[in-house]
Amino acid sequence: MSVPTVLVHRDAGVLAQAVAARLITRLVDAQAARGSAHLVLTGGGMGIATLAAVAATPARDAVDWRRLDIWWGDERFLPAGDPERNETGARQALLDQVGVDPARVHPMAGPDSGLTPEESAAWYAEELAAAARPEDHGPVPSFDVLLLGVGPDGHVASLFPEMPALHDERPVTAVHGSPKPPPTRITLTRPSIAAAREVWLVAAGADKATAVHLALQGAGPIQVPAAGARGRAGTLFMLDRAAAGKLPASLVRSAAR
Ligand SMILES: O=C1O[C@H](COP(=O)(O)O)[C@@H](O)[C@H](O)[C@H]1O
Repeated sequence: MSVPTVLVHRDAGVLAQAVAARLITRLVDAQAARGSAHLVLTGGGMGIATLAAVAATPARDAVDWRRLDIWWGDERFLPAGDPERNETGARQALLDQVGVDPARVHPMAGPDSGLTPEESAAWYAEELAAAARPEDHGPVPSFDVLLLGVGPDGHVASLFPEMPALHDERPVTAVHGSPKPPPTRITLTRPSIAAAREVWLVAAGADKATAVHLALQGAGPIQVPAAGARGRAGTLFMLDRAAAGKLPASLVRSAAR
């Protein structure tokens, strides 16, 4: 498990551009090294702003979008096309504008699939297992980059503080009674997040400052799920100044101010 690096940018707009630039570079590197790449998307304000920033830069053409598998870290259990689905936001912000291979875009199934939330989670786990190679040594691919937003309560994906999903050992699970609407969701679990090469937590705004502080200053992963989200090779906290507002200066290693 990697020790987090903290990068702080001036505001949410600059942060989105910085994450987008880093993401493009990382995907190009992964495709050069392994032929293709696995990316896990997040929803939320910064998650979608980052994808819009990728779409807006000509550098996006450096990525071979057809050699990229796109997954989601979590999804609201709503029908396809619902504006509240993380998938809908991602398609509008980026995926509809670049030449992704539709067969390599892997949305989580909603109620219109006819599956229950539990069946949807099990089906997604099967999809992940089918994409995992022997060298991944586990039930999910070694995601090159797994993006996570951070909620004001410290949640990541749909892993909310103190909820049963945090103890689930399966790769994917259903969430009922989420404190943030909608109440029913599907989420990768802690072991699946930990299988990623790199985990990038992206947060902007003063309402995230306490959660970010706790996540980096020794809180437990059940109380503050962001505290437990760590990649195998690297963990980045990419923040704007407001979200970093409660961190000691010693923790912020480098920043584009
Ligand atoms: O509901 C969710 O919230 C988090 C954080 O969203 P934000 O708007 O507060 O940044 C997001 O990461 C997650 O994917 C989403 O389902």
